Amino acid sequence: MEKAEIGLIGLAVMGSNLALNIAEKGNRIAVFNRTTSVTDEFYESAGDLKKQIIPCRTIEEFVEAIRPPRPIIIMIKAGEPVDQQMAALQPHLSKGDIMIDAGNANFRDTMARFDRLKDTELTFIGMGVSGGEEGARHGPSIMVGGTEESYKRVEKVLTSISAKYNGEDCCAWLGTDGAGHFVKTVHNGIEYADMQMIAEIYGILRDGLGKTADEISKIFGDWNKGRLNSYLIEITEKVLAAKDPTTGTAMPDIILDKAGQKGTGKWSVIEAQNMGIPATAIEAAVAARSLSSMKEQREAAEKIFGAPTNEFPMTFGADLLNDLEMALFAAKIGAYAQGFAVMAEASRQFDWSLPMPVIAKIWRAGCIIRSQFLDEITSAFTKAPDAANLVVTPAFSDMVKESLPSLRRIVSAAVTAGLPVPALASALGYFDAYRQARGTANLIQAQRDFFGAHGFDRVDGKDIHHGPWGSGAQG
Ligand SMILES: NC(=O)C1=CN([C@@H]2O[C@H](COP(=O)(O)OP(=O)(O)OC[C@H]3O[C@@H](n4cnc5c(N)ncnc54)[C@H](OP(=O)(O)O)[C@@H]3O)[C@@H](O)[C@H]2O)C=CC1
Ligand SMILES: O=C(CO)[C@H](O)[C@H](O)COP(=O)(O)O
Repeated sequence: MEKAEIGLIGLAVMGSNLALNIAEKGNRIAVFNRTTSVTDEFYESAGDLKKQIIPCRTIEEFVEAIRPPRPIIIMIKAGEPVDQQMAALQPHLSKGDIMIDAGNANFRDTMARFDRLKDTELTFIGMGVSGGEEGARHGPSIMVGGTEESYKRVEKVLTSISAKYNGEDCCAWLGTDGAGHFVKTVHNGIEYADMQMIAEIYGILRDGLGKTADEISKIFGDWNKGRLNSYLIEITEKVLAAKDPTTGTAMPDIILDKAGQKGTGKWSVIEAQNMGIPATAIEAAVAARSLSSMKEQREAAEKIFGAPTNEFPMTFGADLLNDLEMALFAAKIGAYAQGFAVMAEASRQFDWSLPMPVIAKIWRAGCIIRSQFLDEITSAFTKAPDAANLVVTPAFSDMVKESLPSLRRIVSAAVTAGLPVPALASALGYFDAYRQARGTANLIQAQRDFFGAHGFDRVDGKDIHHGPWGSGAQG
C-alpha cells in the first residue's frame, strides 16, 4: 500500500477535522486514536476522502504506514496525555521523524519536551492551532514553534491547510521551542477578554435595558457590519437568535451562567504577572469565569444583598447604542494592546524575536479572534514594529481618543446601575493609568519605605532614598 506523507494521532473534534482538511488538500494521511472504535467511525464517515486516509489500530501499524522521515501531528487532550502519547510513540520512530504537538499545550511543557528530545535524533514542534471545529476542517490559524529548519520541512502541508486572508497564509513560524504555544496561549487570553467584554455589553442590554435575546441579537448583527466586525460578534448574533427546539425559548436563556475554562486564559495571566506586564482585561475575564462558576455562592449573596435596584441611567436609543458599540471597541483595543505587550516582553525574555506584524497577520482569518480589526493591528505594527504599546501607535491612539469617552460613559452607567462590567472597567482603568504621567505610586513608595525601609527614587534625582519617618517608622 502507498505510504502516507503525514500521520495524525487523536480523532476528537480538532484532530478528525484537521485530518479531513489534510486529506482534502491532496495529502495521504495515516490516523490513529487511542480508542479504536473512534478511528473506525472516523474512517467510515470520511466519504470520498477515504482513499487518502489510512486508518490504523495500533501505534506500530500507524508508524509503519507513514513514509520516513515522518511528520506526526499529535492532537489530543493537552497535558499528561501528550507526554504519555509521545513516550508510546518514541520507541517506534527513527532519525528525522517530527512529533508535532498541535494541542493547547502550556508552553512551559513544550519547552520541557524540547529539552527531553534534544539529545535524540527526533525533532519536535510545538504548534498552536485555532479555529475550533470549522477552522480545523476548512482552514485554521497555525502558530508554529521549533527550529526554522523543522518548520521548512512541514511548511508545505501546513500552509496548504491553513486559513487564507486575501490570499495570504494564516500560518507562520514564530520562533524556537515554546514560541508557537505561547502565542496561542495569549491568543486565547485575548479571546477570553473579547468574550467577557461582549458578555458584559449583553448584560447591560439584558439587565439594564430589558432587551430580549432576539433584540440583542439584532444589535450585534448591526455591529458586525461596522468596526466590531469579527467572528465572535458574528457568533454572538447567531447564538442569541437560536431557539431551544423543545421549548422555543432563546438558547442563551436556558444555558446555566457558569463558564468553563481549560487553562489557557489563566496561563496568559500567570505569565503576564511573572513578567510584570499588566494584562488587566484578560485578568478580569479569567476572574469573571471563576466567579461565574460560584453559582451557589452568588445565589446566596443575592439573597443577602438583593439584586441591583438602580435604573440604568441612560435612555435606550441610537446614542446609547453608539456608545455601547464604541465602548466595546475601546475596551477591545485595551485587551489586544495588553496581549501584544505580553508577547513583546516574552519575546525579550525567551529570546524568540516574535514578529508582531506576522502574529497579527495570521490571526486575521481562521482563528476564534479573527477580525477586520486584526488587519488594522497588522498595519500598525508593520509601520511601528517596536512601538512600546499598540495604543500609542498613530492609528490606534486616534481610535482610543475617539472611543474612550463612550467606554467611560458606559462603565459609569453600569457601575451606577450595579451591573458588573469587570473587563470593560479594567480596560478603562488601564487606559487611565497608562496615560497618567504622574501617578500615585509615590505614596506606595513612601508607605513601603515607612514600614520596610525599602527606599525610593526622588523626583529631583537627589541622593536621599529614605524618608524622615522618625520613630513611628517600623524596621
Ligand atoms: N476543541 C477546540 O475548539 C480546540 C481544541 N484545541 C486543543 O486541541 C487538542 C484536542 O482538542 P479536542 O479535539 O477538543 O479533543 P479533547 O481535548 O477533548 O481530547 C480528546 C482526544 O484526546 C485523546 N486522549 C485523551 N487522553 C489520552 C491519552 N492519555 N493518550 C492518548 N490519547 C488521549 C482522546 O482519545 P480517546 O478517544 O481514546 O479518548 C481524544 O482523541 C486539545 O489540546 C485542545 O485543547 C485547540 C483549539 C481549539
Ligand atoms: O483554543 C480554543 C479556542 O481558541 C479552544 O476552544 C479552547 O478550549 C478555548 O478555551 P476554554 O475552553 O478555556 O474556553
